[in-house]
Amino acid sequence: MIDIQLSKYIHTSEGNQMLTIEMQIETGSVVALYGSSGVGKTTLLRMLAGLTKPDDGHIEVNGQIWFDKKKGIHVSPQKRGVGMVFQEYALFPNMTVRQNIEYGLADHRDKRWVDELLELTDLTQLAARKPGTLSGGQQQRVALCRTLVCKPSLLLLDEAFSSLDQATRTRLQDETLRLHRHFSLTTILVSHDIEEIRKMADVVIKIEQGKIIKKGRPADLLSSPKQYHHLELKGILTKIEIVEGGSILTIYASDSTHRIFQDSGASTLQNPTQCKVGDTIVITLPYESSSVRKL
Ligand SMILES: Nc1ncnc2c1ncn2[C@@H]1O[C@H](COP(=O)(O)OP(=O)(O)OP(=O)(O)O)[C@@H](O)[C@H]1O
Repeated sequence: MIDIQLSKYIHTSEGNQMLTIEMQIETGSVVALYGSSGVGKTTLLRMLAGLTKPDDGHIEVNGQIWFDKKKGIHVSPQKRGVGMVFQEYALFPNMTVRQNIEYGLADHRDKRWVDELLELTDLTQLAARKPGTLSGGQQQRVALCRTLVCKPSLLLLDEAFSSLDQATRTRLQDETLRLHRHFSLTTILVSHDIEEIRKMADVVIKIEQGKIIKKGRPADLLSSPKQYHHLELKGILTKIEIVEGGSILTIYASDSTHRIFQDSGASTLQNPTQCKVGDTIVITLPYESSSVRKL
């Protein structure tokens, strides 16, 4: 069990705000965080990783105290066993795939473990290549490997798949779930992608105005479009129908099809001709005030 009770004064674009987070996470689960931009999701992940110091509170992970303001405990990031993957892959461009992954190893002699990870993530054939010669999805797999090489117990994914196209994202989500189970990880992901949350998370948490305002199973919490604020739907545009007053876009995202009406007056689809069937697009929700952009 992970017990988190934290507060941190953050400087947001709307002024200073107290971020107060109280939650318990079951070991082995996948928890998704969402909420409007700047609400403090990344700050929360950074506090869990030990990269940002909370003002108050405590973090206890499976009986080990990582942070306790009153007791003056602040375990260093290196000793926490946390792996964090960001949207930007942040790989070393002059190192090979293998060297990038080995960089995270405490014991550089443990080459067999690197081989196993390369194998598990289907990167063996690319081990001698430099990141610049790889696709975005392949680079993100290297970043995932580099994080897993130090055998973290807690995996933090900060919009890690959001810049990838639909097919690559789906594959990375599947692989990450497989690795999550294989290594018995506890995973916290920040995501705005409704299908990603539905597919990956056991629990979904919404943060607004400095605190948790909703917590539940994705199936319960994201059952109605009314609850989709601050979420996005990413998928492949499979059909564009021009109708009176606008157009209906059909999007295939993960395992479901969505039809979204775009009012031609309110539409922020800047140049409809830029979007064509087959493109990966992002729709910000709710449907009634959605905007569309090409990924
Ligand atoms: N160490 C810090 N001390 C005080 N304020 C901070 C600190 N780190 C970040 N902030 C501020 O906290 C606010 C929340 O930032 P954060 O990146 O956590 O938001 P977010 O919810 O992840 O947003 P987004 O969805 O846009 O990535 C920002 O305005 C940021 O400037």
